[in-house]
Amino acid sequence: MTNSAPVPVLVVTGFLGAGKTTFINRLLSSGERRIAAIVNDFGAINIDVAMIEGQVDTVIGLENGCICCSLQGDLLRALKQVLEHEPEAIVIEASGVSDPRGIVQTLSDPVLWADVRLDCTLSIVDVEDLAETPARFDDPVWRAQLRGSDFAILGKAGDADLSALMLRLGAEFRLRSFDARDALPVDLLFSGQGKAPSPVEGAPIQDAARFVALEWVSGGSLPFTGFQRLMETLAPALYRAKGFVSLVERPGAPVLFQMVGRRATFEPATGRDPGCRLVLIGDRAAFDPEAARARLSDLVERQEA
Ligand SMILES: Nc1nc2c(ncn2[C@@H]2O[C@H](COP(=O)(O)OP(=O)(O)OP(=O)(O)O)[C@@H](O)[C@H]2O)c(=O)[nH]1
Repeated sequence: MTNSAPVPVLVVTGFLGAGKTTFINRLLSSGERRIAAIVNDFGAINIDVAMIEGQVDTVIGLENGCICCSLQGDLLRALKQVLEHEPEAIVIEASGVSDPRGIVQTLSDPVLWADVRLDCTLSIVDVEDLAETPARFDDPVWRAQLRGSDFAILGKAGDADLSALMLRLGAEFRLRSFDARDALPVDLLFSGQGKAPSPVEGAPIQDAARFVALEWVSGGSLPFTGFQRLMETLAPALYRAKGFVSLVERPGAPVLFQMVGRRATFEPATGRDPGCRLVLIGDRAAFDPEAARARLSDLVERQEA
């Protein structure tokens, strides 16, 4: 495509809600380089693009699938598209259910060799989630993300001492870990060394069938307490919920709602259209998306009645 040196690529993985978008926004706001972003949301409503927009000139969203398996062709097209803007670096946010080996496979495609060079794959580890759900250590998707990464960044640590966790990750995955409370190791992320395209060891885990997503869009408004109670009820079956909601109590002032595990936050959102756009991602065995859709719609309709 060009005669210049290949553009370095950083792949950011991490389980649903681990803190990938937050990390990328921090990287982008450091102003280190002109970075283009490619963002993959598992659901059909690309909330992450809205959360990264404004931080960066070029951001492309790939939605409703996973770039490690079903969206590999889309990833190739997105890379070609961002290269037209001549970025100094590209960051790819994988969906929370991606196995990075599938992404590395795509980046090893000979059609890209002259244009992009994979510099680093890292995994964001949610320390709070690990403390609350120790079984996460045995989750095949979580493990595949760490196995396929060069570094781990440990976030949501509060005031926890991370030395034991760092040792464990080092022993199990031969990974170096960084504490997200410290300065970003930008030089390591874009080391400039790149990696020779090489065959990926083992087939990527394609476990997307384990997860089910509800995308709910409504032009109406939700009552705060009723919505909060509903989310508390659904939380045990959900891995992640996020989106923009319009609340009856705050007309004309859209709110960004986020939930990881049982921890939910509401914060003011600027410049969004009125109404609600929500994504709920749950375990197929426990979460009934159509029942949740009916209950959300019912909350809105009761306000309108
Ligand atoms: N306290 C704390 N909260 C964090 C940190 N990083 C992220 N969060 C919160 O965790 C929630 C999820 O963060 P995101 O950055 O959207 O996570 P993500 O991995 O991009 O989520 P998905 O793309 O949905 O998988 C948000 O409410 C963030 O504000 C952190 O280091 N500390």
